Amino acid sequence: SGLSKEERILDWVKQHAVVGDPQSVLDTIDQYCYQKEWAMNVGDVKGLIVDKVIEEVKPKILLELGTYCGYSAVRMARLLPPGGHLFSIECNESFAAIAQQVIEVAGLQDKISILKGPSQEIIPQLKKKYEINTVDMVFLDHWKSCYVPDTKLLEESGVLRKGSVLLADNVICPGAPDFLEYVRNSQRYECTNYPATVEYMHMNDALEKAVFLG
Ligand SMILES: O=C(NC/C=C/[C@H]1OC[C@H](O)[C@@H]1O)c1cc([N+](=O)[O-])cc(O)c1O
Ligand SMILES: [Mg+2]
Repeated sequence: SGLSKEERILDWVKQHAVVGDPQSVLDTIDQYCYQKEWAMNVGDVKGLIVDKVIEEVKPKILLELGTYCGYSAVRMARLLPPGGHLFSIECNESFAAIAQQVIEVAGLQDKISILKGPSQEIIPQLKKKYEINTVDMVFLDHWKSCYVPDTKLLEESGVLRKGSVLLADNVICPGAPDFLEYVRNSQRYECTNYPATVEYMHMNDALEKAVFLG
């Protein structure tokens, strides 16, 4: 009974963020998660690394696996060039509804499309149903056991091109050891590790960047 944690985060954003100001939405969520309740947003510390990678890669077409409350969608879409677009896949209906509202407070609804459904069903539809040719960058932040099967699906679906960048959250905590083994042992990826900490905590975590070589 009562509101979910994600609904409490959305209410906090509606009460404290500046409408149309993506940075204030990020700061508001981070403030809530530091002061009130922990939640699995990529957060401000790892978020700065995400920002840096986005600024290096300058992606026009971005794919995210795991929207959750929309924090990383807002974080990444705020840096997209005009004409850039983020497609974010989310299987949980209530999370998707909350994320849509967070994205609207940020004023980024024209730059972000939430694709509702399981990633293993949506990825094979990206080309035909969503008219995506190839993606410039993928942010993996959904169930950690799905990172490897979904990476293989992205390869098989032909949405990766030479130079497409995979950026994966949580490769240390909770951990994605099979993903690290897969991309690091593959001749088809050039990998870089970015040590960091778990959002809103002092435990170690890291992001892994894996550039697809075609
Ligand atoms: O399980 C985690 N993420 C799973 C994300 C799942 C999202 O994708 C689909 C699901 O509906 C949810 O929206 C996680 C867990 C921790 N953690 O410290 O436990 C930290 C993180 O950054 C995480 O992304
Ligand atoms: Mg994460």
